[in-house]
Amino acid sequence: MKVTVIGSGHLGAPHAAGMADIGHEVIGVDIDPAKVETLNAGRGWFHEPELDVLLARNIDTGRLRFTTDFAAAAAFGDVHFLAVGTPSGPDGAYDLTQVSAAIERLAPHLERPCLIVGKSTVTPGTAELIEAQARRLSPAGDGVQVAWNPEFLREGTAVADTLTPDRIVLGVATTEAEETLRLLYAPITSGHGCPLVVTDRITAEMVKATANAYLATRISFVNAVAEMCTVVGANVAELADAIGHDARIGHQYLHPGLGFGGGCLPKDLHAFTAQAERGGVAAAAEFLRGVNGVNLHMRTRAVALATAAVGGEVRGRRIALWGTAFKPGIDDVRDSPALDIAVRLHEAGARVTAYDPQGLAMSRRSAPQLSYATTATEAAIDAELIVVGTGWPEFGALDPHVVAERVTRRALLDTRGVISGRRWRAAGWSVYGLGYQS
Ligand SMILES: NC(=O)C1=CN([C@@H]2O[C@H](COP(=O)(O)OP(=O)(O)OC[C@H]3O[C@@H](n4cnc5c(N)ncnc54)[C@H](O)[C@@H]3O)[C@@H](O)[C@H]2O)C=CC1
Ligand SMILES: O=C(O)[C@H]1O[C@H](OP(=O)(O)OP(=O)(O)OC[C@H]2O[C@@H](n3ccc(=O)[nH]c3=O)[C@H](O)[C@@H]2O)[C@H](O)[C@@H](O)[C@@H]1O
Repeated sequence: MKVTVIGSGHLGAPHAAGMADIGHEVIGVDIDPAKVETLNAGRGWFHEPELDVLLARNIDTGRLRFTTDFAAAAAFGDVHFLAVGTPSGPDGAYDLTQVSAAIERLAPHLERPCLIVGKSTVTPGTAELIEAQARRLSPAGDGVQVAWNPEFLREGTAVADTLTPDRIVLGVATTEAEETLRLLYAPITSGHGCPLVVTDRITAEMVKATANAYLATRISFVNAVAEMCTVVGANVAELADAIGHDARIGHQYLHPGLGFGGGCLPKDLHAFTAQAERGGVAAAAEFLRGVNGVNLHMRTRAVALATAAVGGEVRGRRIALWGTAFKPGIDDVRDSPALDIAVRLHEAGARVTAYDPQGLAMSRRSAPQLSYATTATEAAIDAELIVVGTGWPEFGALDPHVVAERVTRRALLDTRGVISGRRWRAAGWSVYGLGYQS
């Protein structure tokens, strides 16, 4: 099939490359010529494991290219995926400007019947709205249909999640749209037998919001319990392992720590909360606000613990931050809990030097007020406290004796549970955490 993917970011680039990899002819579209140039050279403009290989392989076969030319994309594709950004608006609801701008650029060039397939995460009802917008702007009129096919990929495993997803959800208004999408995804559904759930468009839009809100809820739940564990002297990591063996509960998304960040979980939770509020569903809104409240509380607790660890006053104290990305394996620092606590400590007067194995360039852009180092041990020079903010495994592998030679005080706050407390304490360190003892 001939497919376009509008928006070539963390979702769009892996999706475009993935669609080419399963045999479709694909044009990826973006408004940013620099991103398009990088992608056409077979490289992602952000760090995503395995993406460059997938891009290069499919560009080489001629099945994949990227462009800024919407007219060329419209003339080429029978299916147009929408993968543009949907950031938080001022009241927490999605700002859908990029979605409607993409339709404005694409639709006037759609001269024959085609299917637009939304993948971005949106307010329920968006599919219907943009179908009306596209039909109004397109010479093909009612020949343009819109379906919703939410995406569940995670950064860091975007390629595997695209090629071997847990499920594919199709929100469709016609059997024609359903058949087109079944055919398009056949190499994946028949290849590794992943379930395909077909529903109406508004349910598909809700499925995505609900999935992220549930993941956020699990994380906040375990973090709330972590604080209770601190009070009674229990070990939350062992507790989470024990409850996770119950098949009804499972182990995933029960890793305690600094809480969730990133470009999606926080903003999707805000949007879901705003939607509950707008719809007058007070109990749902209150519940979701609680999930967010616990998440932000973890950051406040981490700042308080760091402050206590340096004697109650951070002004003028030198603190090393290990990890700035919102999770390990990526360079994305959007709403990163680690970077957030570093900025708060800096604003309170601390001299913070941060290091991240991948996220330095993005961090420098996002938080230029901090100092940065190119290795973990360099960041630790003269530090009175090291704060582990992102759970990169390499931090767990560092030798506490070697790090001890760099610092002025052996104190470490591990907000992600990647350091062996026993090993570091044996090397003379004071080790603090958010509820787990190792
Ligand atoms: N990042 C992720 O892991 C996932 C993201 N999503 C959803 O996917 C959507 C996109 O998110 P990301 O890829 O993370 O954002 P992103 O910011 O990485 O990518 C968005 C891309 O769209 C481009 N763009 C902006 N306006 C455009 C327009 N009018 N026409 C064409 N391109 C345009 C931007 O230049 C950028 O490259 C959001 O709704 C997000 O919630 C869903 C699942 C996973
Ligand atoms: O809508 C999206 O964009 C995506 O959002 C998340 O994916 P992602 O943001 O890549 O990251 P996750 O791996 O889910 O982690 C999110 C945050 O939760 C934190 N987390 C995760 C799991 C856990 O047990 N504990 C925990 O604190 C991570 O450190 C990170 O800050 C969802 O997992 C994807 O299914 C979804 O497609």
